[in-house]
Formats: sequence, structure tokens, C-alpha cells
Amino acid sequence: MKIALLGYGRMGKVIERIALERGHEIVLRKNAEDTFDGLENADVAIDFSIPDAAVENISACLNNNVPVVSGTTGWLEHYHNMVELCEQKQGAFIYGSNFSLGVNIFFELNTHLAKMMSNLKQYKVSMNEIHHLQKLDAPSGTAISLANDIIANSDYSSWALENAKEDEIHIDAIREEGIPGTHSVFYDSEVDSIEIKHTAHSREGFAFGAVVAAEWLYGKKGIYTMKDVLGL
Ligand SMILES: NC(=O)C1=CN([C@@H]2O[C@H](COP(=O)(O)OP(=O)(O)OC[C@H]3O[C@@H](n4cnc5c(N)ncnc54)[C@H](OP(=O)(O)O)[C@@H]3O)[C@@H](O)[C@H]2O)C=CC1
Ligand SMILES: O=C(O)C1=N[C@H](C(=O)O)C[C@H](O)C1
Repeated sequence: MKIALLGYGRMGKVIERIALERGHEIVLRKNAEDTFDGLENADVAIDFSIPDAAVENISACLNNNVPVVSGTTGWLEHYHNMVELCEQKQGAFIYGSNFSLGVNIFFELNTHLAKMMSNLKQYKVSMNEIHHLQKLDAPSGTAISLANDIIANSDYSSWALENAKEDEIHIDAIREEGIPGTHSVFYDSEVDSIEIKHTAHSREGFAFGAVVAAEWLYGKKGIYTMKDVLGL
């Protein structure tokens, strides 16, 4: 496949290496100062850019009839606009807060645990996410996905970074040098604690998942998630 990389930073470069290893060709490497020239030649685009650029990048793909996989986080308030545009253009679009296989299994585990814990009111839920110092958004997209899955299966109504109310899930967003991405969900009662945790050891898993998602999306129409890609 001919792949356009929208965002050629830490993730874009790992995605490029994996895509080349899998026999694909890179037809565009776009950063902030670059144009979309070459996008029209792409079979699929992979957007790992910055929160402020994601909507423009995804829109450019949908308007040019290029299927697009986006892993950029921190722009989700506009997600419904991209869904509408994709429907209008009869395009193909996947957004994933986290493309790693391990995290997508962790999402399933988190939902299952939330269902089991929903009637056990003695347990209070909280979460933390730890990422490198360069990360622009907080909490992480993955933490928001985890929180939303708990909210959908419990009496919690939202999440908060600070001063969480009784019906809000507190998320602690921690920034430390060099951490690719660690997420934990805690259930604490007076007598014990349950904790589930996913630790990424590098960006390899995110990038591999994004390339697999792009291969899966090629030739399809519609709006999908990693759950569809992985058949979970
Ligand atoms: N879903 C997932 O599995 C994962 C998601 N992420 C998310 O992916 C995103 C990128 O992460 P990461 O690679 O670490 O970040 P980087 O900061 O390393 O890379 C972002 C890149 O985007 C470029 N950029 C800025 N503006 C634009 C624009 N208008 N169009 C295209 N590119 C642009 C930057 O270029 P310049 O230097 O010119 O500004 C930079 O090279 C983040 O939102 C992060 O949260 C990260 C890992 C996994
Ligand atoms: O910015 C990152 O690095 C990461 N971002 C994603 C997120 O916000 O959840 C995924 C991963 O944790 C790495």
C-alpha cells in the first residue's frame, strides 16, 4: 500500500519503519510546515500528529477519498464532526486512543471488571496514567477510553483530574522522563484493593497496531474501531 504519514514525529518514524518492513511505501511525510501534496496518491493515511492538527488532517483525507487511521489524542470533542464528514463522503475512518494489542485486551478486561464491580459500592474507582514529559494532552486518550468504559458500566457519571466528586473517577496524570505509556485502574475498599495495569515498554506496539489497522481499513467504507480490527 501507498501510505501517507500525517505527523512524522516519534510515532510517525516508528510507523514508517514497520510499514516499510511490511512492504509498504511512504508517499507523504507531513509535519506542521508541510503541505498535503502527495496525499492524493495514498491508498491510506495514518495520522499521529498533535491535538490541534488532527481535525484538519482527518478532514483532508476524507475530502480526498483517502481512508484514514488516526491515533492522535486530545481532540475528541470534534470526533462527531469527523464521523459526520466520513458518512457524508462515504469514506473510511478509524480513531483509536491506543492501537496496541495489549491495551485493547486491557480495555476488554477493564469493561469486564467494571461490570463485576458495579454493585459493590464499598469500592471506589480511581486511575492513573504515566507518560513522557513531551505529551501535550492530559489525561491520555487511553485513560479517557478506560474511564468512559467504566462510566458506561457503573454509577460514575464522569472523570476529573482534580477535586473529583463522589460520582467522578479521579484520574492522576503523571509525567516522567521517557515513559511510553502506563495505565492503571484501582478499586479500593476499607479492607483491600484490586489493581489492573498495562505498561508499554516502547512505542512499537502502538505503531504495529496502527499499521495493521491501516492494512485492515484499505478497501473498506465506514467508521470502525480497533475492536473491529482485532475482532474483539
Ligand atoms: N493511539 C495510539 O496508540 C497512540 C497515540 N499517540 C498520540 O499520537 C500523537 C503523536 O504522538 P508523538 O508521535 O509521540 O508526538 P510527536 O510530538 O513526536 O509528533 C507529532 C508530530 O506531529 C507534527 N505536526 C504538527 N502539526 C502538524 C500538522 N498540522 N500536520 C501534520 N503533522 C503535524 C509535528 O511536527 P512539527 O515538529 O513540525 O511540529 C510532529 O512531528 C499524540 O497525540 C499522542 O498522544 C501516541 C502514541 C500511541
Ligand atoms: O502521547 C503518547 O505517547 C501516548 N498517547 C496515547 C494516549 O494518549 O493514550 C497512547 C499511549 O499511551 C501513548
